[in-house]
Amino acid sequence: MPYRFEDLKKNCQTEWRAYIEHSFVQQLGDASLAPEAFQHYLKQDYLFLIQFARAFALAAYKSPTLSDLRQAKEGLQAIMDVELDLHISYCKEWGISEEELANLPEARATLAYTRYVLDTGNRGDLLDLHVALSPCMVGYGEIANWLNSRRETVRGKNNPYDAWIAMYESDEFQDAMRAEILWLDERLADVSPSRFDQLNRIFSDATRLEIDFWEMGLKQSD
Ligand SMILES: Cc1ncc(C[n+]2csc(CCO)c2C)c(N)n1
Repeated sequence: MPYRFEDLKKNCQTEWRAYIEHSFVQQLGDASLAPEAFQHYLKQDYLFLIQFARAFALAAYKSPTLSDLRQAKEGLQAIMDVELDLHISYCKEWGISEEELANLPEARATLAYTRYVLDTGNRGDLLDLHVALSPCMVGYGEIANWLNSRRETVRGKNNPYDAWIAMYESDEFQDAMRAEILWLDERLADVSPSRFDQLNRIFSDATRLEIDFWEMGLKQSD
């Protein structure tokens, strides 16, 4: 049986559910999340996105074909033109300037996750890098869909975090998520069991680092 992206998820189901259904996510959905926790998360995510933009640039460098190169460029563009813009405007609402954002120290969870992905991409090939990026690429789209499926989720002006959900449920992000799964399904179909084990380790590590990122937000840890 050829491997698929779904198999990566299946092999670390407990961690994957703990990431998608984390209490940070639940509280963000039902509008009970402390604004300080969201602000801490958002500031760290700004720093995270700068490092992830570098990871997409690394994906471009490691791309053997024009279509791979285009996919890396689209990831980089989505970070620069969509995600970071929302972060900057949310922060502006709370009186946090771009200058302050640029000078923030990175929390340990931010350092660990971003440098793990960059190191995995540097050491490995484009498939290693894509697998390391996939919990981020697929997870946030899945989180938006999971939130929309819950009765507890509050949408509209009664939820201060509505714009966050709206961004990840948008066609742009949902299309990027599907494109990533398709890309991975094509590559995973050809890998050996031992190669798949290596990739599974990367996927599980990156998923655990996503959980730590939510924990960092909730506890406002540095
Ligand atoms: C900790 C953390 N994990 C995932 C994302 C979501 N995300 C980051 S880059 C990217 C693809 C291109 O925009 C997506 C979906 C985030 N913002 N913060």
